[in-house]
Amino acid sequence: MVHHQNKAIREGDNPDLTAERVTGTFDTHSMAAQIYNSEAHARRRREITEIIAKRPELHDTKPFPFMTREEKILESSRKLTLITKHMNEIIEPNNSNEMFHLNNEVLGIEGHPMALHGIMFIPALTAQASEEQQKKWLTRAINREIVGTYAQTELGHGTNLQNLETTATYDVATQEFVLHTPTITGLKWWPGNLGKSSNYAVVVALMFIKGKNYGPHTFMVPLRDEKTHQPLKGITIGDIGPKIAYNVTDNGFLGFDHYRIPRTNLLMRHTRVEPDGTYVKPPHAKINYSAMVHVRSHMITGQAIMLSYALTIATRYSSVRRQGQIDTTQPEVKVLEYQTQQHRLFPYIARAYAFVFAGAETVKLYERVLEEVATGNVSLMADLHALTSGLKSVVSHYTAQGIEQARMACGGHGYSQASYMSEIFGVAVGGCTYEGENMVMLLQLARYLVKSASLVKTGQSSKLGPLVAYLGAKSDSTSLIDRTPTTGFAEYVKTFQHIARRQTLKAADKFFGLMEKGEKRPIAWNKSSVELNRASRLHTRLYIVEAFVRRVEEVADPRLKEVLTDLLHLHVNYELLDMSTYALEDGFVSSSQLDYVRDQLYFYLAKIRPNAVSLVDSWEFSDQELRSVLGRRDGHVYENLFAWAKASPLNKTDVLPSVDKYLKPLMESARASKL
Ligand SMILES: CCCCC/C=C/C(=O)SCCNC(=O)CCNC(=O)[C@H](O)C(C)(C)COP(=O)(O)OP(=O)(O)OC[C@H]1O[C@@H](n2cnc3c(N)ncnc32)[C@H](O)[C@@H]1OP(=O)(O)O
Ligand SMILES: Cc1cc2nc3c(=O)[nH]c(=O)nc-3n(C[C@H](O)[C@H](O)[C@H](O)COP(=O)(O)OP(=O)(O)OC[C@H]3O[C@@H](n4cnc5c(N)ncnc54)[C@H](O)[C@@H]3O)c2cc1C
Repeated sequence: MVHHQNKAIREGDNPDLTAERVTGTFDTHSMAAQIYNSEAHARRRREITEIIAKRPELHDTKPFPFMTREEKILESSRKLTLITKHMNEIIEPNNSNEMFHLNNEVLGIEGHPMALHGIMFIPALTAQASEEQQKKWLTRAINREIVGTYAQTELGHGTNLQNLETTATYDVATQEFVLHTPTITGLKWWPGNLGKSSNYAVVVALMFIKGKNYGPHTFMVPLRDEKTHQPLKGITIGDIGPKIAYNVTDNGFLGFDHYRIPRTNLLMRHTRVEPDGTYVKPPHAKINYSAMVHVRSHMITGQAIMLSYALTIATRYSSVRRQGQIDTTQPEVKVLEYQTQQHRLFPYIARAYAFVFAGAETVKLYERVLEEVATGNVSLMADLHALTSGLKSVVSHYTAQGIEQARMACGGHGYSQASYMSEIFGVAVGGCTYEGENMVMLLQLARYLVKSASLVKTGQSSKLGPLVAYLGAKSDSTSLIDRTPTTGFAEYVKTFQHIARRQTLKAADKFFGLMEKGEKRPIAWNKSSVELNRASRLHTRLYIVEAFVRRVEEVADPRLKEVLTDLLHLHVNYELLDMSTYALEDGFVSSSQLDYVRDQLYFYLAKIRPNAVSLVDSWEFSDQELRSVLGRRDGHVYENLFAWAKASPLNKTDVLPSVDKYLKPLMESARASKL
């Protein structure tokens, strides 16, 4: 028996796909260990997939696109109940990575009735509730005795938290907070699973004590009766209706009518209100934004996974789809042979790897900050906020673009829901908006960059943190790409640093210059904001490249190192071409150097070609997780597309009631009027 490097090979698969796998030069299990950041976790993912494969009750009863929203919610609740009951047989207790994989396999990406419970409710209680409060609520939440969400955004305000309208006014006499929604625009709007599923929420409201506004604070709020699930008195609640995607999650609305909760329902790990109304300040003004930072830190990996879903589908399909000839004397080629197809897909494969490596670093930093904050050290909060603000914006933006490219790379069949591309796109693109609209979050990073630029300008570069130390370094006069005998990644990194530094200092100059000319700070900020956001993007893209370089340097297995080095070459050349305006405008890179970069790009497209399928197989998504006829592991696309179409609800009968009711009479009357 031949042992192939690609572990996805099975007998009976589409031979065109098998041929791709045979050319793979590295072990896909070992690559999975890189992607999932540990050999143990990659193995556990496979074991969980196998357990699920053997339990038909955990499989979809029919393809998601054939279900109504109500059916999907029912089906998802059925499976959620089963995985809750059998969780300890499938995953290690309280292992969030394993839970994430279990959810993706069994429940899928369209959400489920407890999505926000795990993503935000439990993290908010973990980070913001006092020990005593955790004893009361966290254990019950973890045991799923109660279901909760995170209710912050309102109909009128999502970004600007200082202007939320929901108030929590302290009543010293009863030692209660009175929650109130004064207007329609003050209704909570968007929180996931608020609509129909949750009976509790961590609610963000402006806290008033003795007439003074203390700004947004978080409160644990019961919403529905624990036994009957009926809304409690004083609560108006419901679902906000269907969205572009993510429709198994019941995003909801919520209004309070002078609704009272005990004083002790203010989450009091870092902030306190004493019975007499005395306010005890937290160690950092934004400490209660931790649930958002939690999601921003973890969504980088989540977005990389969704991008890789789409790329797995498109790359596998491009290996079985034959259309047209390159040499007219030869048979039709796999569409993956076209350079345009490779150029559409491979740079995004490289980006997906870059994102997952950057995501792993971000989670590490998040966990460190969480531990430090628990001991009262808040010194890294600003760095984490800046990093995650930039990464969530850049990664979600390119993820959405990449998924759309992957869909188009599948031609007509990419437009069918059998590809599952539209759902993957719809869910992923939500990441550009939720957890802080991308432009707004780039501007948060820009604040950090402008402060750093100001240190550089005032000769205090030694005070720069490690993420921005390059801003204080001196640049070469021109890029050394193609100017040294062995151009390596260092020349590219220096070029990206030069571009990001120049744009940051330029944008900061513009901002400071406007103020010097007499503009008020917020006006100067607004007038500089496009340039500032450009700086934020370039800074973040530099960080992503550096994270990729760091990872490749760590890899010991020579076969993995070689292919990851190829991907990194592709990445740096593609990125540099994509931002070439910045490189050219001050002559740091010349047009002849860009020609070199282009040649390198085409070289690496061709070099990666034999490994393309193995690179996407390495993410080890099962068919159940991908939910795509085009992306099937076995490559048997056409017969299954036909079977899928035949299963369409419209094909249950030959003649639809709409035909009987309207089309037949219409045609009959048209025929009659002709007589
Ligand atoms: C799988 C699908 C799941 C989907 C789940 C989705 C859930 C959600 O979407 S939940 C709702 C998420 N909502 C948001 O993300 C709202 C976005 N807005 C904000 O985060 C904030 O309003 C803001 C950061 C844009 C501004 O906050 P504000 O309090 O008004 O800030 P100030 O202007 O007073 O101060 C800015 C100052 O604060 C620093 N800062 C802000 N956030 C943090 C933080 N988390 N950690 C540390 N520091 C923070 C910021 O850096 C500024 O510092 P300086 O420049 O030094 O002043
Ligand atoms: C799928 C999904 C799930 C969600 N889940 C939750 C949840 O569970 N809980 C929850 O509380 N919320 C949730 N939200 C809400 C989400 O967090 C907000 O929609 C998001 O933070 C954006 O706020 P907004 O809708 O007010 O956008 P707006 O701020 O109204 O944005 C509109 C436009 O204005 C621009 N803009 C706004 N302010 C500025 C500024 N200061 N400078 C420059 N430009 C600006 C934006 O860039 C954007 O182009 C969810 C949203 C989605 C789509």
